[in-house]
Amino acid sequence: MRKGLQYAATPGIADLLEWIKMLQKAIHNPPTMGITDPQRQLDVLVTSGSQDAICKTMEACIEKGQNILMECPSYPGTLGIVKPLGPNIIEVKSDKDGIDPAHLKQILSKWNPSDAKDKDSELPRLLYIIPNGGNPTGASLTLKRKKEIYKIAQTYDLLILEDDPYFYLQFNNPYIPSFLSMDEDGRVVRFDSFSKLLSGGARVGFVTGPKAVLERIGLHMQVSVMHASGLSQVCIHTVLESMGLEGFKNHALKVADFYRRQSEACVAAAEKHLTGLAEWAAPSGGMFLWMKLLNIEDSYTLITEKARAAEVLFVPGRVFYADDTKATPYIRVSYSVVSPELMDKGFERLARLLREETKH
Ligand SMILES: Cc1ncc(COP(=O)(O)O)c(CNc2cc3ccccc3n(O)c2=O)c1O
Repeated sequence: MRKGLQYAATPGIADLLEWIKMLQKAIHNPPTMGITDPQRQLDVLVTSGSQDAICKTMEACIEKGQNILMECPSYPGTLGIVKPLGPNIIEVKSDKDGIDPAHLKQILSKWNPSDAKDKDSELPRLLYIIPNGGNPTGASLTLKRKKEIYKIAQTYDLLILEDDPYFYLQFNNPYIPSFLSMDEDGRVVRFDSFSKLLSGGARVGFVTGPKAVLERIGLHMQVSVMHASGLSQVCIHTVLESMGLEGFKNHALKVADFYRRQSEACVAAAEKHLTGLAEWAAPSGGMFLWMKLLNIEDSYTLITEKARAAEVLFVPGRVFYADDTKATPYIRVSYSVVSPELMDKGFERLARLLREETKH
């Protein structure tokens, strides 16, 4: 408590930082841990949730008018950070296997790889990806695609922002290796979170990446939050210390198993009530199902007015795109805290609304 109640160093409380570095080594074994070049050497910062790490990274790296590459559809919490900074967001298509390397290559073919050396070039510098259990898609990027994307990032000298709060919520084992685990160049900035495994309210996340980038984020923190909550850090560290690495890994597997069972119940309820009225791909991780409503042009009013009045909540698909005025028939379903019985009720209500809407 003495440590937790006193001001702490910006990067985080030493005990927790040490535990996190041990975890990153054990799980990802990043090549950058061995790099001696101070600019590229791996560093870690504890942040107020990974949300704050993403926010400070975008503030440090994005200039108005600059082209940036973002997985699409994407997490509204990141779109909400990025859009006010005024970049030109280039949306990279994704499917049930994550972001599409072919589309990424096609977008970048507009430039020459040599443009990466020209600081005035409009070549995008950042690629933002949610590799596992995507929000909103529930999709996980295959290893084959990850390797292809890392090579493209090397060719065009991109910084990969690996936003991965659902890494431990992958339903399949072994885990698909992270971009950090293949980062021989020091071009991956990885955002992790304790929200999905231990506590969202503690607001403890961490960013792992090359010193050159993390130093800037650290300076932002010094003049904004100074450091993540000392009390939260001490609580999280105490739990991690009591679990130990093996205990943490077993706990993560149990949490993933819970969400896998939730996703299976969600898909079963969808099949029962929405077959013929909607389409979806079973999630491979995380806590979301991305659903396309059939014979519907735009889900927005149906979801924000009629479904809400029928007391069933979804998120309309519009908010997951850079242009949130564009019509889309998609909705995001969250199954994390809903019982199978309530999933059944919720989809039954949605099915009734869809039949009324499409006169089925
Ligand atoms: C891809 C991706 N990256 C970063 C974060 C932030 O996590 P942090 O470590 O806790 O800061 C998230 C959290 N996502 C959400 C959180 C949430 C909290 C209350 C209510 C609703 C929420 N919905 O809907 C969300 O999607 C995320 O999905």
